[in-house]
Amino acid sequence: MTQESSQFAPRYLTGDKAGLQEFLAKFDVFLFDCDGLTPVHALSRPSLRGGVLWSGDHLFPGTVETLELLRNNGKQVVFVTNNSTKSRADYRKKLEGLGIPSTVEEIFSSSYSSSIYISRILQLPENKRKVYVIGETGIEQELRSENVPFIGGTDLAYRRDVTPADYKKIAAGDESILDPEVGVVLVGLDFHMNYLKIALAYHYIKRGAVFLATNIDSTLPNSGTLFPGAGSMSAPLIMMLNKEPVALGKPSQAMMDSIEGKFKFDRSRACMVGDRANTDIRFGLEGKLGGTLGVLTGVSSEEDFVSGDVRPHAYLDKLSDLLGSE
Ligand SMILES: O=C(O)[C@H](O)[C@H](O)COP(=O)(O)O
Ligand SMILES: [Mg+2]
Repeated sequence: MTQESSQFAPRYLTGDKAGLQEFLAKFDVFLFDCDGLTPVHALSRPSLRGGVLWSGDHLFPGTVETLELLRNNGKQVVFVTNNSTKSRADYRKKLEGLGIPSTVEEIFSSSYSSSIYISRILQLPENKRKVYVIGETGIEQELRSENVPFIGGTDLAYRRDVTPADYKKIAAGDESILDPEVGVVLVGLDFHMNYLKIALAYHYIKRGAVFLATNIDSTLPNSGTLFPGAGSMSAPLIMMLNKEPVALGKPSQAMMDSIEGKFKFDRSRACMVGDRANTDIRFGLEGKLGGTLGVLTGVSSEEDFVSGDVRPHAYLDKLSDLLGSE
């Protein structure tokens, strides 16, 4: 049991009007996880079939009204997502499409956090500034916005089988397949993962490239169940290299520091809301936020929140239960 968990017996706030009012009054800023799902443990309990904000393209009932309630009460809302497949601009469009007003400034994605880390924190030698990307367009867009050169990503040239010639070229360090300017390997969620991409990433890291991951969520929620997450893209490399990447999404405090840098908020008056204990709730606890709020409509179950290693200060059946404070 961690030190954090032993401090909290999470308070169950669904249906507790006075408890909800008291909880909400403690905070000026709410950091929201975005993706959610209808999890297996909720299938037998229709009351739990909600989510943090959405699942796939399905907006959970009451999300818009709940965010409105917070904003109308003067609360700052920030969307913090580990999903690297989208950029902040993509997320704003998605939020708009779902009827949730937002600005790009209110959105923090692991693709953005990784780009900031590479461009502003990592000190790379002049001739090693290129990033080899395993991932989707969200990472590419955010790297571009920070003027970071990259290869890989959505480039179709990497979506193919390994050939006998590739093995020889990689073994020989041939510059036609291993770009000598690559100084960073950044691994995010990639819907076109393959053997070639893993082999190249391995060899770049063996040749000295910094090993980064946008985030290390083992699974990705969708359609009421779980699929391989970004952490499952890094897993083969971790296995091959016996080395962990530096991860820049939740619970990384590099992400918290850049959010705080932008909003200059008082951490004791901020609350992280999420469905996943080992990313969202840990992010808030390790960031020393005044509060963490778990919702039972995502990856973590009630048992995880109540008796797991990482426990929120309070939890709800679903996000829209906050409306019960009125
Ligand atoms: O595998 C992933 O990348 C994550 O499961 C996913 O994208 C998490 O997104 P979040 O719940 O932080 O919005
Ligand atoms: Mg989530």
